[in-house]
Order: sequence, then structure tokens, then C-alpha cells
Amino acid sequence: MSHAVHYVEDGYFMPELARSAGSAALPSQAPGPGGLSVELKAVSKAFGHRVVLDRLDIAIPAGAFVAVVGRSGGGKSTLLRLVAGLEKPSGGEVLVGGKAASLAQGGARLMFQEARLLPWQRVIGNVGIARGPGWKKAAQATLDEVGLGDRAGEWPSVLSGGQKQRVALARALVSRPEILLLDEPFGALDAMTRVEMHQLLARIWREHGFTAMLITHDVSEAVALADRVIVLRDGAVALDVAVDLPRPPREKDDPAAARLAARILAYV
Ligand SMILES: Nc1ncnc2c1ncn2[C@@H]1O[C@H](COP(=O)(O)OP(=O)(O)OP(=O)(O)O)[C@@H](O)[C@H]1O
Repeated sequence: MSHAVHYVEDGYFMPELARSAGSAALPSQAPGPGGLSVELKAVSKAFGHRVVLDRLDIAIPAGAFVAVVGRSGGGKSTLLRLVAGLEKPSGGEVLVGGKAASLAQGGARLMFQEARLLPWQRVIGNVGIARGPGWKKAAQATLDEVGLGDRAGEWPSVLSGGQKQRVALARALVSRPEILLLDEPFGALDAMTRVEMHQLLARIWREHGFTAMLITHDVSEAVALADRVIVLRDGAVALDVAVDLPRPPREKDDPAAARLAARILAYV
């Protein structure tokens, strides 16, 4: 498997590093890479005296879709930053594809609650921010995939919140990441738009084949999208449950999904 090298810091590509590493935007019609496994072995993280994560053991197989839920301040974003290589553990090991997670190794892309688009770049420029050879074609194809092919030449400021998140998703996907790390990506959207984004993300995950880690406060959203839900509580895993229901998305009006969400909520 070829490991594309990507560099991310707070959602932005650092194109000069990507170029020097020989990375280019890949045509988005290429088959998905299948994802990388993620393994946390006795991982602890402390900020000063505050222990945020306490000897976590989590193994995520390549290509899985895992949601992490938990109360505010419970260490969910910290966990994601460790997997992205943006933070180092205070103890234990974070392995991505069997190697220590690091920014330099790359392969993971992040998506946040805010789209974080560059206002001076048009939509297509925001997606193809790495500017490798053929970037425009790849960016346009990825915009087509997220249903915004006809908005490529517009400025981000004229887009709705949901459309901006579609652009952010396209920006994350254009380089065919092996891991997609989603930190409350739909938290600011209205209920209808959230459901549309669930459908889009579920389809794209199936078609691309990356490993997905979704952080969310919303247990129903976790059940709608993930094939496994982990509850983080007091820095430890309080529950780790498989979502053994028909393929996502599974929305709240599905009684089995609602029952499972209620069960999970008891552990949050
Ligand atoms: N760089 C940092 N320096 C000091 N403390 C930090 C740092 N990053 C996170 N923390 C602390 O770690 C704890 C967990 O934060 P984190 O953002 O991981 O939680 P979270 O579960 O994602 O919360 P939320 O759901 O509110 O986003 C918090 O108490 C936070 O203040």
C-alpha cells in the first residue's frame, strides 16, 4: 500500500512540506486506500498535573468507522490529536498503521466543527490547497463527489454552513487520506443538514475505504454513522460497543438505533 504523505496542523495543509515530500493531489476517482489501523497501548496524557487520558487501550482495525462520545472536557479531542500526531502521549504508544503516530508520517486528515476555509481562496482553491500536479482536476472531482461541483468558482463567504462543511470534507478527501479524524464536524448544523451530511459521509466512507474516527457529543449521531461506539469517561473507556445494525446512516427514527443510543447514553 502506498502511504501518501500529508501534513496537517489545525486542518490546514502545509503545501511547502507536502511538495518537498513529493506529495500531490491524487485523482479522486482512484480506489480508496483501505485505511490504516490505529492502536493505543496504555496511552496516558497529562497537561501539568491534570491527567486527561489514563492508560487507554484501544485497537481500531483498518477501514473501521469508530465514534468516540463523552462529556465535555473528557479528552475526546486530545485523543484525536494524539492519533493525528499533533500531540505526543505522556505514556504508552499511539500506533497508526503499526508505526508511531507522527505528523511527518501523515496519511490522516482532520475536520472540525468550523470549516476553517481560507476566505481569499475560491471554493476550488480551498479544496486543492496542496497544489500538486493536476490539483484542479482532483479538486473539481472531489467537489462533484460532495455535491458542490457547480460552486467551485465561488467565494466561501457566499456558502451556507452545510455547504462550507462540504467544502471542508472535500478538502480532507482530495488527497485520499487513509484516516479521517472528525472532531464534531456537524455540531453547528441544523438537524436536516446534519442528516444530509450523515448520508454523504456514510456514502463517501463506503466508497473511499478510509478509517474514520468521529468525535461527537451526540450519541444518536454516533449510532447513525459508526460501526463501533466508544464512551470516554474520566479519561478511560467506559463502554466499547459494536453497532450491529444495517449499514449507516441509521437515524433516530430507526427504533433499534434509538434503543442502542439510549443504552449508550447511560454510560456517558
Ligand atoms: N494544550 C492543552 N493544555 C492544557 N490543557 C489542555 C490542553 N488541551 C486540552 N487540555 C485539557 O484537557 C482536557 C480535555 O480536553 P479535550 O479538548 O480533549 O476534551 P473534549 O472531550 O474534546 O471536550 P469538548 O467535548 O468540550 O470538546 C480539558 O480539561 C482541557 O482543558
